[in-house]
Amino acid sequence: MDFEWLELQQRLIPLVNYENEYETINLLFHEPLSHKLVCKSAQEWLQSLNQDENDEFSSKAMQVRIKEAADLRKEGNDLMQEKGNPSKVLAACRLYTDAIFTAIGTDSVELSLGFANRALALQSFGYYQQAYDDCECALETGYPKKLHQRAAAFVPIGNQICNNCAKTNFIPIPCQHCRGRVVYCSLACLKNHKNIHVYECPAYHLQLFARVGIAHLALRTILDNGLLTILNLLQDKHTTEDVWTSLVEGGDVWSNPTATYSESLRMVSHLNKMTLEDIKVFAAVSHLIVVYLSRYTKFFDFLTSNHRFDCNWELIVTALILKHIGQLMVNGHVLTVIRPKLFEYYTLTEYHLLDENLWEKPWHLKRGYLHRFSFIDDMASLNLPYTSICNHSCLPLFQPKFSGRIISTFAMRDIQKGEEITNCYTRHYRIERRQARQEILTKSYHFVCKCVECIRPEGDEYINQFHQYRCDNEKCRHVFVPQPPLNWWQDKGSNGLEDTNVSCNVCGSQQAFKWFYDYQNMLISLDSPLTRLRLYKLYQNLDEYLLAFNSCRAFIASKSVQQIFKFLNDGSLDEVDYGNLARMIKYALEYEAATSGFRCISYVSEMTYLWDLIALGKCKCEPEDMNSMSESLMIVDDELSAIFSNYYKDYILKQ
Ligand SMILES: C[S@@+](CC[C@H](N)C(=O)[O-])C[C@H]1O[C@@H](n2cnc3c(N)ncnc32)[C@H](O)[C@@H]1O
Repeated sequence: MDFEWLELQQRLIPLVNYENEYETINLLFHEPLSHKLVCKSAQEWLQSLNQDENDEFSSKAMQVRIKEAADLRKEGNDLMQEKGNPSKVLAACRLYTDAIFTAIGTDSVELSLGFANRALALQSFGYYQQAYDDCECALETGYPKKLHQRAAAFVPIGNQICNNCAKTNFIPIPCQHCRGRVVYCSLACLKNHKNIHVYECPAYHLQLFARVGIAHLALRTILDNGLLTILNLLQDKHTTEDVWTSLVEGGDVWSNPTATYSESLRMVSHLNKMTLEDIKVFAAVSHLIVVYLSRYTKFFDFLTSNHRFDCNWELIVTALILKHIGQLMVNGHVLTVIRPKLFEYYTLTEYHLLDENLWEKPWHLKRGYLHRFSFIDDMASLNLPYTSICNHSCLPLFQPKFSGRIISTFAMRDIQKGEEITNCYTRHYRIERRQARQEILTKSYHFVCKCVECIRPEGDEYINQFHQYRCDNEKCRHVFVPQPPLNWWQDKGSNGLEDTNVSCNVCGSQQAFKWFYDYQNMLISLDSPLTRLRLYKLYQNLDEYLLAFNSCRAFIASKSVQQIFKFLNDGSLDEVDYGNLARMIKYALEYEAATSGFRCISYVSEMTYLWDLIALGKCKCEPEDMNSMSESLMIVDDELSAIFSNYYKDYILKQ
């Protein structure tokens, strides 16, 4: 307290004796002059405090504080590079905390970046709830929204996805009118989606969308925050042609920077490079959808009643569907998620949250059941006009994360100012050879890729190291890398009778790959401990044919684990099984890390097996490996991430 001010109060307050609190203050309030003076001096003193505080806070120029915050964050990021070391992670968290405090009040993006960076570090250390809160703070303090983009439109592939928000972990609320073919994760989603579904419900009833492919996404692009949101911008267009001109390149709606639908209208298309036959097919499908809309819904009534002039809306909408088909063929995205495979075929009513074999309590799995979340599935096609701005590179700069229809992007490394931010449209250079990549890019996307990996003279060197075989012709035994297809085993049936069609490129002899067929035959009788022992032996002896870090070996490891885990929770596996399983899982995981990277759902899928073994006390893991694994969760959707972190807290931390 300020002594001078207190002395002044002693003089001003007319107190001569003390009775109680009320009387003391009452005296002050009933002596108007003293009361006024006390108030005035109190106000002045508070003002001076405020002034001091502001002076101190703003003594450093705003720009200086922004820079200091950015430097602190950078220091934190440098420490995070050594994330294997938990104490470095915490030290990084402290630097991020300093950055956050330094950035308070600077009105810059630094504050939100401080929170966002700390969230990642906290998550990697295991402070999950705190990491979640930091993400919320980052969003509230202006974390660039464009880094979290909501798909402009999406259509489900299959039916276990909320039609409004694209969540995949939920208990369904079905639309009663289309026989449950459309489901929602909540009543709120059902209500939010009503404006779109009213035009689609009869089509679901007819199962029309199962027959029109990408045209459904084109229609959704029009229905979901699309044409109906820009009708006010079309009010002054007198003719059908005027309306069309404003929607295509150079038109006023097309170039409108604030209309969300304009982002979709501006996406590139290569319809002009397709054959006339193909274009005719797309035009016919577009027309079919418009016939449906006009016969089964009130869509065109709505358009006509909302436009003053005579416009042939059926023509406009048919042309728009055709336009979006062309665009989405080179701009569409796929939502791929991890989810449990319940049965061989999904039925309309099987939802994993209701599987009594999986759950201990809500969002907490039973011990030993995480591996059920190892199934990777394509759930939806999406229109993401903002992400679509990015060109392709076989060595992309970012990795997308989908949480329902919200996509966020994670930079794979520091990005230089002015550097082009690239995405990967196909498989990247670590998992597909240059020629195969180029074929897809030329055929489907109509360009020749000239990224660093495509122009490198020794282009396939990296991927080839994972495909080295020793020829099984006894007279040759040379090491060779097969011609494409590299993953020759993928289209092999389980009867093991077909030829592999892989030849040694030194002696030319076709490979018998007896070991592969032996392995395939064992898969069907893995319930027998003896067969499992034979399989482990075969796996150990693969060194004879598969060299270095080998892709086929990783495949065999992964597939075998998947099959043997069917017996994990019925008590039929023993310590020999666990030891061999752990070895195979670690191999498959390391392979994923070397090829796809550990921030990738195929890595997370392999990881579920290891976490189950750890949870069951059948295997141990080094802290740094545990850290990489926890960090990989940053690319799975928020609900799945919560399921994994609950599992971690329930069974792994306690080991
Ligand atoms: C999703 S769009 C990318 C954004 C597009 N370049 C634009 O201007 O909006 C895909 C199309 O962009 C072009 N494109 C993408 N990556 C490219 C690259 N690396 N080199 C040349 N053209 C590319 C191709 O025409 C491709 O079909």
